[in-house]
Amino acid sequence: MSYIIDLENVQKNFQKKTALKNLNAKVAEGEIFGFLGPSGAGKTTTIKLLTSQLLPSAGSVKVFGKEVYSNKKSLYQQIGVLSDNSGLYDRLSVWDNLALYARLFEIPDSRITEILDKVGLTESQKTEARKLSKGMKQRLMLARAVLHRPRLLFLDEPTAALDPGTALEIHKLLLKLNKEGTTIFLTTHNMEEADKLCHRVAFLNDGEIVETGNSAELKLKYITDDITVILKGNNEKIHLKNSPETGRKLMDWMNNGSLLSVHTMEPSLEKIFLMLTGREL
Ligand SMILES: Nc1ncnc2c1ncn2[C@@H]1O[C@H](COP(=O)(O)OP(=O)(O)OP(=O)(O)O)[C@@H](O)[C@H]1O
Repeated sequence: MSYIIDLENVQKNFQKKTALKNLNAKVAEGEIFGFLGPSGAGKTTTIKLLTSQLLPSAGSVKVFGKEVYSNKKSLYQQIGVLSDNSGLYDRLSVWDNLALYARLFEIPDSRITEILDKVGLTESQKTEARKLSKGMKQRLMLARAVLHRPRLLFLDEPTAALDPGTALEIHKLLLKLNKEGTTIFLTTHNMEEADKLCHRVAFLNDGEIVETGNSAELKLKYITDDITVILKGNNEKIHLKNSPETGRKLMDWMNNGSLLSVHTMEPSLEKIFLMLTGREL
């Protein structure tokens, strides 16, 4: 199988600091891949390596099957990047912010019209970027990142500073782009976001990947045999260990008709990260 992203034994040192220790990850075309980790784990550094903004200290960083550094030109034509430093021109209108970029890639105006419609900014096309709300700015940056129809989109914390409603709008746009064939690599420390959007996730801790997989599969892998019980007339959840004593209690509740529901304890991605690293996200 050929991979659109292939990181092999990647290490990145900044003077004395080792930001990435021995990173191995592969992303297939069409996936939404989430790179999850707390602040300082090395998420942004990884995106910078993958987009040729940094050189690795050791290892191989391949995108579209080629080392990124030897293929910058063709790389930039096929990737889009959205990060918090992708500054907009504040005094330019929404349209002109995109037009400036469109000239670089020789993209026709019809594509600007199309993308404005897609991100819901058609009516604001004459508005100066500085007058946009945070969510609108993010949608404009996303429009700019995908204007040239990249095969692969990198998003560094795409919804970090947004309220839940606005984050939802961005999620919908990302799912739409992915349905149309765009592979997405995103970093986040929002586990709900990862759960909802990503086909697979990798947990990054202190410059190392500690686990990779599909979110549902990971939850099954780390499921405990504890259970949660809810009794009739009482909405409180009772957590119980799997034991003969619990079995007896369940039988009693069933016999006297007070048992409403029994649930297995599927851990959240946050919990799994905590189990693996002892750290919270
Ligand atoms: N240019 C640099 N010079 C020195 N150290 C750096 C540099 N860039 C990153 N680092 C260090 O490398 C480590 C990883 O940083 P990185 O920005 O990749 O983390 P992150 O997971 O993206 O964190 P956040 O979620 O806070 O953005 C951190 O300890 C950071 O201080």
